Amino acid sequence: MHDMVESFQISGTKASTTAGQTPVTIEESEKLPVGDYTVPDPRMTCRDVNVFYGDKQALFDINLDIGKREIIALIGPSGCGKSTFLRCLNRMNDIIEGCRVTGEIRLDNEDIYGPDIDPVLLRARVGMVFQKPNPFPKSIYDNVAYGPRIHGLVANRTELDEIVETSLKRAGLWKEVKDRLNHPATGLSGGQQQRLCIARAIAVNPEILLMDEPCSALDPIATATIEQLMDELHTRYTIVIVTHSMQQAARVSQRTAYFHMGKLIEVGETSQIFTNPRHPLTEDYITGRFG
Ligand SMILES: Nc1ncnc2c1ncn2[C@@H]1O[C@H](COP(=O)(O)OP(=O)(O)OP(=O)(O)O)[C@@H](O)[C@H]1O
Repeated sequence: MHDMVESFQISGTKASTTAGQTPVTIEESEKLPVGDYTVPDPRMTCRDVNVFYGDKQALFDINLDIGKREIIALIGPSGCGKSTFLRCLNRMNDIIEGCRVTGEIRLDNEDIYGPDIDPVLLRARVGMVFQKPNPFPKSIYDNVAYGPRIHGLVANRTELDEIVETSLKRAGLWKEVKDRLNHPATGLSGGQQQRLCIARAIAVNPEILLMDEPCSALDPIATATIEQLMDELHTRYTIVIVTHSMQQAARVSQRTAYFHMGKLIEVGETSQIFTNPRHPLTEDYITGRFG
């Protein structure tokens, strides 16, 4: 993907993309995405966010608001920077050596890169679910209890039991595991493991859930369960999901943001993005002419 970023000339003239793809015109002044990137009363605001891996710039001037209790899908060709952007939102990029983030990201109007912010506490507020389910090699119970324990959220075992049960219920897993809470989490199916990881993330009461292709390792039935779960969860949490599946983005999200070669090209209501994209690059992608 480095090559793609390098060959993308922001010149106001025809910019070459990778071989075989339609050349497009990008004006130098075109730093803001097409569509309204702001929302009233946002939960998070991202302004002029740039990300570098060493000398290599991976994201360029990203401006985007994340609304309260919305599901926003990040879509775009492989290597366009979706995961990089997602990791900016809970400072997961901090643990990647040589990665540098500039610009401003605020959560409830507080600069998350400010000196007073503890990244560990931030990641409890902005939880993350990864592509591949990654339960700890512990019991089902201990996986969910882990966060509340390390963050000191409970005073006694009864409170912890309650959090474990509530989180597993919200993740739609309680009925399947309530009789084997002390069994190893690794014995669960892939779809169950992913719901366990969601339960683990919500056990610390996050405000936002970041999901990086959460269904790509799952079969269609497990995927449908997770999508249904997202629909239920977003009445309580804000969800930002990276997905390679345009069908999934269309099914689960209210807004969609289209990334291309490190730039946010277009953002809007999901139905508008998929039926009436305004930028030719978005149109090329959703009609299958790109990627
Ligand atoms: N740890 C890293 N070190 C160096 N470069 C990286 C690193 N992670 C990502 N990149 C580069 O940053 C760019 C964006 O990558 P990123 O993984 O964010 O894209 P993506 O849209 O999520 O891709 P995919 O859909 O394939 O997961 C790519 O050029 C990638 O090679």
